[in-house]
Amino acid sequence: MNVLQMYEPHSALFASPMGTLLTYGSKKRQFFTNASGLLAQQARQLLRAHPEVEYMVGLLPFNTNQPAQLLIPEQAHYTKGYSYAKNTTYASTAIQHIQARPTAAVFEKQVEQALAALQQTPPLQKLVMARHLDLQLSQALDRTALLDALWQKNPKGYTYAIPLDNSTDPATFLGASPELLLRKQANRVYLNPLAGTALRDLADPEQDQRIAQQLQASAKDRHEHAIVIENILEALSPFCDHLTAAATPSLVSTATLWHLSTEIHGELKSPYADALTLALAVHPTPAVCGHPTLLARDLIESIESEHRGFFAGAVGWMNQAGDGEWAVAIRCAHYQNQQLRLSAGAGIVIGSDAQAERIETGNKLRTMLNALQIPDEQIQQGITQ
Ligand SMILES: C=C(O[C@@H]1C=C(C(=O)O)C=C[C@H]1O)C(=O)O
Repeated sequence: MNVLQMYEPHSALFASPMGTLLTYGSKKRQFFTNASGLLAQQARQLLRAHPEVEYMVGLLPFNTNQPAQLLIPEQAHYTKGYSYAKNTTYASTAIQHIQARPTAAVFEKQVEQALAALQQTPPLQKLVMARHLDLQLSQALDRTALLDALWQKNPKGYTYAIPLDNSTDPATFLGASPELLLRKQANRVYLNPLAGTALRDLADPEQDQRIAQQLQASAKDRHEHAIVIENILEALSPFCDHLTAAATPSLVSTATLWHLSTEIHGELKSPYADALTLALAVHPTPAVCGHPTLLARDLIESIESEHRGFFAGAVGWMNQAGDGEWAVAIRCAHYQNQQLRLSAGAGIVIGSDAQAERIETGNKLRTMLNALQIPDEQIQQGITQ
């Protein structure tokens, strides 16, 4: 099945190496916060009220005190296995205007503020700072072309598009995340957090390998990564009989970046918690927030000048059995009315350098900028603005 040929602007798409979910229409679209801790229960009720539909699609915001979107589609089709088939020859997206929010200079100041908070606030060990690029398009977004490019350039990742309303050119949250938040199937849960990043050198394979080895040997990146793994194991252990994580991180690559990665496997305690309950227990991980979580989230919201919305949230699905797959909502764009907001963050620990972190966010923004086929000068101008 060529999934993208069947995709339309009101479809939700969630493609992973395990399988692809494609939906049509919306029977019920609800926005609930998790402020009272009831979101997973509300999702289960919604599924139970629509037994004729097997899947619910979900989009969690970074801060789950803000509303998450739960969508019961009219129809849902799940195809097992990897299902990408090249669809369109995509043209570049004409951009009228690019605006960095905040600018590179202000972002570096915010990283300095984060570093000061890390020095002054003893329990605080890590803060992820984010920035955004606002793109004004000349016409409505060609979602199929963008998804085709994202999927083609990121074949090992999680390509997604979630419509946010029923209008003719619906607001849409879309992207290609390299990071699985969790997959839950029957009594098994699998997570694959990433943290620690280096820019690849695609022109020189030997240098590219050296960069990867340096990343694996970097004490700063190993520390940043270890915080994520410890935090996830702690959050998940009440739900599990067995929980194991590789002792040392391995390397994974995207089209442009190296990341440190750890695979975590768990066997759930009976009765098994559902996929959304588990996702909410670990989200936001210190890969996108910091540690300790709530202190980091408050500081992020006081230092960052923009709301993150669904960026650094989670995107995925849950079925009637409570199984599901959720990715960390990064390498993404929020589209609305010919405007695209691209977002990226970088983990700050004591020893981080503000300029290097700003450059890292620029490298992460390239996933979307490259897929949009924006000319390189315009990309440079946008990410250094
Ligand atoms: C926050 C982002 O990425 C996360 C942060 C990383 C890091 O700080 O090294 C690496 C991968 C992701 O977990 C992003 O892409 O915006």
